[in-house]
Amino acid sequence: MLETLRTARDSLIDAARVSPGWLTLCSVLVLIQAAVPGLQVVLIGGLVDALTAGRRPWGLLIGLTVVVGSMYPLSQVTMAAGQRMTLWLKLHYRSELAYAAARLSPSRLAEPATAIALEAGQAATDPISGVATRPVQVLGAGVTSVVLCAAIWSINPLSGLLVLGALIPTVIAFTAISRMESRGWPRVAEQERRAAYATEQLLQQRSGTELAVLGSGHKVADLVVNHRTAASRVLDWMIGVAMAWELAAALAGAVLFGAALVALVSGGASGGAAAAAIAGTISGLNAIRLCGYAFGTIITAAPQAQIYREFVRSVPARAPQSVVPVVESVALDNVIFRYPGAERAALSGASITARRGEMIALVGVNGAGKTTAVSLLVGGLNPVSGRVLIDGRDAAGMSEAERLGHFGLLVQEFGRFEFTLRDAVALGSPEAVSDDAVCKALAGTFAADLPLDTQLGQQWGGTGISGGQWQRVALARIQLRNAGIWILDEPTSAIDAEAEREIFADLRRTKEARITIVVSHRASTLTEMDRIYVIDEGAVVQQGTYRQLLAEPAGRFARLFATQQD
Ligand SMILES: Nc1ncnc2c1ncn2[C@@H]1O[C@H](COP(=O)(O)OP(=O)(O)OP(=O)(O)O)[C@@H](O)[C@H]1O
Repeated sequence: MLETLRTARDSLIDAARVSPGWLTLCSVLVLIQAAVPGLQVVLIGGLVDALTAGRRPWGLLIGLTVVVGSMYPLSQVTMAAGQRMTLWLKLHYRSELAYAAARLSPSRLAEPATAIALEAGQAATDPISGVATRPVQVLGAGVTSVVLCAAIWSINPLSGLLVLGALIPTVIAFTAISRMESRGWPRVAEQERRAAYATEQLLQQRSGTELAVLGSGHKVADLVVNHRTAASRVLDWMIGVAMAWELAAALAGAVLFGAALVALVSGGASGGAAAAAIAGTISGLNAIRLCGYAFGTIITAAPQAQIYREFVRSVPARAPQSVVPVVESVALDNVIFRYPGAERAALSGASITARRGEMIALVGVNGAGKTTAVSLLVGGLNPVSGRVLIDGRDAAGMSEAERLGHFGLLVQEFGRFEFTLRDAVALGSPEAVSDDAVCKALAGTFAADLPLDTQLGQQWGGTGISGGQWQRVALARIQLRNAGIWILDEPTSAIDAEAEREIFADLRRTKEARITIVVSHRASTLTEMDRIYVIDEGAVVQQGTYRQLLAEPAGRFARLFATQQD
């Protein structure tokens, strides 16, 4: 209950900040309409009694016409005002979530819980945008009940109380429905999430093509259908339960309504008063039903609103990053790291050093610990023991923004940002960049002569580019960023031999300005490294130049690269 009230309060506060005009209009109109059933009772009662007495009550007739005639337009305008408020709130929540996601740190992004929370937050923006109109409706229905009760009370007090009592079954039913829904929706959402993931594999070009070539897409389609069927079963059950509650509430409401009529008739009300009470009760019951629904909607949205708000609040404000262009040294100093739940350490006492002007390489078989070493350097992971030193300073003492500002990082799964060429490259810097800087970063690449407004990605009607060309765009981002330490994880894995030679020649030519750390499996990229660290099962087992390492025929490096050397 507390959570429901908190959700109602927070939503009203958000609406008052984001859309004060529509909130005010909506509230005023709801309150005006709330008085309508009570007014009807008074006007109809007076009208019928006057007619019975042989008078012509023009004033009452005009009043009733105004009240009845304004009902529909008023409800339409209220609905439109509510929709417009919801629209702007939705934009507010979506923007807030996008900026919160943009502030997430690499370490937070690496946690599996973050992706789930982000998706849940995204799914919550729709329902919570619609919550703000609900407390207003509940208030309106409360006013309707009180005014109606007072109007009928003046005719027959017991009848007035019974009409007010008609509120109770509806509220109970919708509260029960909402509770049931708050248990059912997470089960539906989980199945929908899995179905959406499997559907994506069918629709995305890379995975879809692989499945088409393998002829096994139908297996993934089976998974989609299984998850959607499971979700539909839960939904079907929810609809059944909701229907049972609604029927029970309608029945109880009808009984109370009938009892109110009996009380009116047996209380000796005049024909006019009885007619007025009946007309008022009929239109009032609808408003009361809406109250139950509005209340139920807040209860249903409350858990989602809580997830959304907790997530947004959990992402701290981030200091703007400023890129550090000159770094003299970076090192892993006797670092040990173990992934949670892993049996052995992914890095066990690794020491790696690189100084300005040096190009070093990390090599090793799959799973040796290279990516872990890179994540430890940039702060995506924190060592169990040992230190990461940047210019001799323990990086643990730096803020995340300060630490990241030292690095330009090209990971294996780099982003293929299907924006304009200008935007895709300019993402390398946290600050605004000039077109000249973008062009300079693209010099000598396939994109050097393309207009910067070129849209990348065929799905947007733009230019489709190859895997190697995407890698060139990603490298251009690192170049534009111009940080003091470049970490390039397989930077030329998708690039042909000639382009690879060009890229490494370029890296060598410009290496004096920075520290370059390359992760590579290719012997051809290692020949001119200043130092190669050979990592095996989390330990640095050898280090030296290409020639020095090959000169140790029994060493790990010689065994690793013997075939490529041949
Ligand atoms: N998120 C994780 N949770 C648990 N263990 C992990 C995780 N990531 C990597 N590992 C394990 O840590 C070890 C080192 O992995 P790492 O990714 O650093 O290897 P790598 O040398 O970069 O391999 P590759 O050449 O395949 O990229 C491996 O045994 C791997 O299974």
